[in-house]
Amino acid sequence: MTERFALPPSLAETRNYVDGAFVATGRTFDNVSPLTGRVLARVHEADAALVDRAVAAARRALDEGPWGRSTVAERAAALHRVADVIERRFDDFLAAEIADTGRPLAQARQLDVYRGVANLRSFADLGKTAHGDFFETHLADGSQLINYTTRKPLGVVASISPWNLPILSLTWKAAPALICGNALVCKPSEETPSSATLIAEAFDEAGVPPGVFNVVHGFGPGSAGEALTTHPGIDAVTFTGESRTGAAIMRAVADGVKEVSFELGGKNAAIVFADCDFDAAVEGVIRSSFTNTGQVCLCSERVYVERPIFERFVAALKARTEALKIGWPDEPDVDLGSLISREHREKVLSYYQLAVEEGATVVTGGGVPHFGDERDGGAFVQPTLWTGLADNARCLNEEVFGPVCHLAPFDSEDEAIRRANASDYGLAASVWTTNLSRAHRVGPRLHVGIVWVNTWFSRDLRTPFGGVKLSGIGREGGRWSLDFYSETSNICIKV
Ligand SMILES: NC(=O)C1=CN([C@@H]2O[C@H](COP(=O)(O)OP(=O)(O)OC[C@H]3O[C@@H](n4cnc5c(N)ncnc54)[C@H](O)[C@@H]3O)[C@@H](O)[C@H]2O)C=CC1
Ligand SMILES: O=C(O)/C=C/C=C(\O)C(=O)O
Repeated sequence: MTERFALPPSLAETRNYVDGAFVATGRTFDNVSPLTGRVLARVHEADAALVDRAVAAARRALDEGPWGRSTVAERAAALHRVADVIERRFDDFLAAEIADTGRPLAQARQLDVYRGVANLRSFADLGKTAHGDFFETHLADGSQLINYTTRKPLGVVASISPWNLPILSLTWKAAPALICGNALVCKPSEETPSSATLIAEAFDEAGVPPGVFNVVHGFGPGSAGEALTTHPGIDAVTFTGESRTGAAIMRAVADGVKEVSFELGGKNAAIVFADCDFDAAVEGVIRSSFTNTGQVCLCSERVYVERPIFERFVAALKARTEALKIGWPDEPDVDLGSLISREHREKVLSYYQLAVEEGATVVTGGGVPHFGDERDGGAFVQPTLWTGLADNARCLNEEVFGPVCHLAPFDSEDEAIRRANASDYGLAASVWTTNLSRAHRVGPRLHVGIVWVNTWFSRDLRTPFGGVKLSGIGREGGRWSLDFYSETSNICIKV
């Protein structure tokens, strides 16, 4: 049977990209469609020796190749050429992303392919505006010190990215790293190897010198991920994924005292005040809970609603949730695709079960849809709403990473803030209110890296992005990315 969402032909054997060449290793794992469970491609896993070759190639690209001597204008032009190739091959990227992730076409287009292009172009342009600082110091003897700062690349950067937004995540790291003059070894998620390989094809076609951008495929522990993060030749790690994995990577780089930038999990709160624009808040919470089938680190899994509108809000959210269309990515008006894999669905369903055991009322959902066709071999799950859990329930404290949220009433601004902050995570929060003073009061008191008021996941790529507590270390975005991906030196001259 022909796969309805097939990969571009070059990916049937999905290879690594090392030192400007596509490398098969013979040791393969299957890329399985989350829509049907069928095998889409064979992916060539990189062993430690190939990771070593990739790191060595990256180092040579800096020390001996033209990249190490390139100007920021040359690097910006290279990133724009890569973006041109992605735009020209837009449909291949879209097909790869949908095949790997099972997400609706409109979301794959917007969240991943357009955003990938935007990441490349934005950082290409932003890099040209990077500047140093200048300090004049007057000494008692009448002489003077002139201090100025310069930026240098960190060196060889390891990028480890997850499966939920593969093109977004990889380019979000690659573009600023490269504009700052680094070379990269990228390890995409084993669940989503295709778009990273297409990005390598774009770098190849754009004529970026060998070794500057490398892709190695494989898993985490005992595979390419561990080989890369423990490699003594890397200078820094940028990682997006689970908090526990971040901790493992920290341990791996501790002896070498390498720089890390981590964007980790979330258990994000939405706070809906009675003075909100009701319809906008309902739509906002639908988006923030169910976009990408709930597989965005920013999704709201805890929704606190002010008591006077609680019952009405739950009813409205239930009606909207039940109207969401689950289906094939290219069906008109489809809202939810599959989860990433059957394995991840097991995890999500275990929380659906646990919630019941913990005393939740299942307002809607809680199970698996049945289609009566090959999608029943896929990883689909129903969008789900819970109420009635105690604040200390595991389902309210652990990241599910699926299409689910819990709604709880609150009585005061202080209570909402306290309960929103009572989490080991601190990535993002959204606040729904038409009271401007309240928005200003509440936003700064939320212990998270990102607060959205009357919106969610609205992104200006110049702004800082990252989390506190278990949600991460450091900020990326705009000048924060330029700061992370470069080493600042101070030059002090006595005159
Ligand atoms: N907050 C976020 O942005 C994301 C959170 N998650 C959460 O993580 C859970 C598991 O998803 P995974 O993709 O398996 O996340 P993960 O954190 O295990 O994997 C992310 C990346 O890290 C790599 N990796 C794993 N262990 C490693 C190690 N010891 N050393 C080096 N690299 C390693 C993986 O191969 C992958 O490329 C999800 O169920 C979800 O809860 C997943 C993706 C994104
Ligand atoms: O907009 C961004 O830069 C990031 C969005 C989301 C993730 O990184 C994630 O869900 O992993």
